[in-house]
Amino acid sequence: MFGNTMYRDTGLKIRTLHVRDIRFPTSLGSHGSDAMHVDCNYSCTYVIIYTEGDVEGHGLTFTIGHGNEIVVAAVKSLSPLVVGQDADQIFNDFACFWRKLTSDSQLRWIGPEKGVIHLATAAIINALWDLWANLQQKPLWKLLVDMEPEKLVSTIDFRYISDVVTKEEAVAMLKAMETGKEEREEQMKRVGYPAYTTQAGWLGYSNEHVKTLCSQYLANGFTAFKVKVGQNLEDDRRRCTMVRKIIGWDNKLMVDANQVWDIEQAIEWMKQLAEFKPLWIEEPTSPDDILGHATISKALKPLGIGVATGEMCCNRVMFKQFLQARAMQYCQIDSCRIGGVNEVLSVYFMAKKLGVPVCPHAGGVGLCEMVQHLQIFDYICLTGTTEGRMIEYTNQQHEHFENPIKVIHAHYIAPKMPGYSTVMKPDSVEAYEYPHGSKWQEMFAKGLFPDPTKQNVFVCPAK
Ligand SMILES: C[C@H](O)[C@@H](O)CC(=O)C(=O)O
Ligand SMILES: [Mg+2]
Repeated sequence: MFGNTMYRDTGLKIRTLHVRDIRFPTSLGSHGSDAMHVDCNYSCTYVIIYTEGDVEGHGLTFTIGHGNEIVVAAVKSLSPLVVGQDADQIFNDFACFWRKLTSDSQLRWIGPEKGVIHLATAAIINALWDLWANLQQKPLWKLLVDMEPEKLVSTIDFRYISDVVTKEEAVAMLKAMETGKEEREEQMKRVGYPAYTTQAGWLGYSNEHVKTLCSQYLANGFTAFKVKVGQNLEDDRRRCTMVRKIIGWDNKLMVDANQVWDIEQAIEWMKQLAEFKPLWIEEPTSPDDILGHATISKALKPLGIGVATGEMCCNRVMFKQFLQARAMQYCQIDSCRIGGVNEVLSVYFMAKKLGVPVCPHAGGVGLCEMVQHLQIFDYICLTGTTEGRMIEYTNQQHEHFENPIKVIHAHYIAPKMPGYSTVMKPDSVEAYEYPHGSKWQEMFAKGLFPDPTKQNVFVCPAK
């Protein structure tokens, strides 16, 4: 019992953890392409936690192809810390468990709290949140919304961030927003949370395709469009002209360079794109360069262009400094890049404290499915506004999920089904498991991709 909320004492042990290497051949259609990542195969490391009961937890982390096998291996290395644990003990002191998982005295050396090991942490932690939401028979956003503030905050490890936000401040933020929660929840169920689309702007798409998609998304009610830039200035100018012609000047345009520039180059390039009135430039330079982003932010402010970043920001400490240094005007949390829901929540609290709107990154393979829960929680419990905020939308792999997103008139409608919307369809898992799945076998046979089992490279063994 916590406050007036019952937390079922499940007594459930985690029996086993399975991990699968799932990949989709998105490079064949240039989906997801940008100036830095020209041939991505949207993928995920997919974790299923089995308990001694019949309730499961499904979680994932996103990658873009090669290297997914390394994340799978990292999940396997972390799994002894999870298997055999009591689920209710984890949820009774989730911050403590989160710290155990990220602080193993040997494994942490290959992080700490960054890179492959942190992606693997995210997959496991996301599966645990799915399990918790399933046990409570609630969608994850509702699990968060219904928690007592103290309980919710108890899931966060405040180590390294208490100079910016403390547990007590986080609790106070939630309590201050209690009035109006019911109305806001109704709003999320009925109208939903505003979305913008990136699907019309992948760099590898032909001009004709971009035009067609812009018109389609416009007709479906989208008012904000993101396009990829950064490979060639003349092409960028041509593409922005073309997109502006279709979407007009009342709608929003954002541009994303995916880290290709140096600082001065970013500033100069963006001066050349300023006439297209982009709301933000996303990832102009290295995702680790906090002061570089601050310099770019300062230089572009007079042009009315903000800086957005976060999809490759590796942990809460980096987010803290980006926010402190006024280096991001839009905070793009990603549900899988940092250590799952617990750490993402800490970023929401810091962003609220420092007055920066969160606009989550959401590409393929379940990212949209997950971030909708987090942003809906933010609206209902933390900020109470959608002003200056949107969730990214891409039309990628939703058909492979049991409970895909529902986007109506460019708004994410609050999901109803229990869990974190992370369960993949068994047929999809079978077909797209790399490299042994039936779809991959077909593609190897057709010569669309080299078969890695016939080369001298590491692949995940057949299950
Ligand atoms: C490689 C990914 O598709 C990347 O381009 C996604 C991204 O930057 C975004 O959605 O934003
Ligand atoms: Mg991006």
